[in-house]
Amino acid sequence: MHSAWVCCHVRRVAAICTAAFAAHFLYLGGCFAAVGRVPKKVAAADLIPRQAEFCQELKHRGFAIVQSDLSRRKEALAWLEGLAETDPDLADFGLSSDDDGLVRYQRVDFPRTVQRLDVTPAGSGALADPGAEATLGLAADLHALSLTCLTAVAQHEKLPELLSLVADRPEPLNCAKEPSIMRANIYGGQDGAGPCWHLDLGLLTVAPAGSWPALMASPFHDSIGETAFLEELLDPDRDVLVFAGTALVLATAAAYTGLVHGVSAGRLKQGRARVSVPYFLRPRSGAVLEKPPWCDESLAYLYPAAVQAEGGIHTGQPMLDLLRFHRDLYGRLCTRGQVVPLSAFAAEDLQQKVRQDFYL
Ligand SMILES: O=C(O)CCC(=O)C(=O)O
Ligand SMILES: [Fe+2]
Repeated sequence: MHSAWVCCHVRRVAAICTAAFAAHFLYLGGCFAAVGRVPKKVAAADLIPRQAEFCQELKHRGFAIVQSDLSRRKEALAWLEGLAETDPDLADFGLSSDDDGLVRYQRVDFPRTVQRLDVTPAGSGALADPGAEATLGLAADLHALSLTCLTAVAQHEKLPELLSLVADRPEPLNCAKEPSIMRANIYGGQDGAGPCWHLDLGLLTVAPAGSWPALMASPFHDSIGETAFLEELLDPDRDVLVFAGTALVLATAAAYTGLVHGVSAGRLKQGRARVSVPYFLRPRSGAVLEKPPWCDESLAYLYPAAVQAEGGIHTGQPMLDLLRFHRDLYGRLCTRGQVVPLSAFAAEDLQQKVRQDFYL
């Protein structure tokens, strides 16, 4: 009887240990939180009823996976790949004929060569080219999905003001400093740069799998699980990655941490061009990020913050330049893949720096 009890007890302890090992423990903001080893996927249609699970993943894993209608992804990627092959300067991308603020082309050479086609679904009207149509349609789908994700966060965190930070319909590219966009990144082969670890500026990034997987989460995000190559966790035909950027970190006073991520230089060197199409949901022009109620007083000086403040708001009150904060300070601190706690800005030397240099 005694040995039966011992045996049963040992089995129970073993089961508890297995469960404990199966969960992955993270130290975040002074408390331990657990997420399962395997990321949970939430269907877009269930984002509101299952907001707690979605937010748990986003907060404690650093990213969430949402299952969605990605029927236009394949066609958009194929069209963009074709453009890159036939027209290395993407001179005629066929999305817009004049400067209507729907599309912007840039070639960046540092720290790595990448061509970018920024697309916003602000306009309407049919396009002659079905590939271009699919690309604009994908941008519209990702915009709608990003708003649902933000609604889930706003409801779950009881921060309805998060929704007033974004435009219902994306702003034209020529009307806002850092508008919400779908960015087609077109990488050629022979890449010499490292992963270029960074945080995104906005509230949320919603990223379908690129044409082939090279997007990595920083190794410092130790909740990542089996692979740092996040797109390998996705069903490319229907899953998207969702993660936070600097604006959401500030808007939630670090209840959410930004995901430090980069693109593998080793994989890009394999020679085939790669196309990715992340959607960046950013604060609209005029939006002001206010201090959330739970924000520590030592960080209160970072508020209010804006990328592009409207004249007349908060007159006489200093306002953090969110873009400069992101680009020159907060974003810089993650260049080696580190996750920077916002609490670092409570340090006296950083407070001084921010106060002196980073107010509008
Ligand atoms: O190419 C990718 O998969 C990600 C690109 C990225 O992180 C960005 O454009 O901010
Ligand atoms: Fe990024």
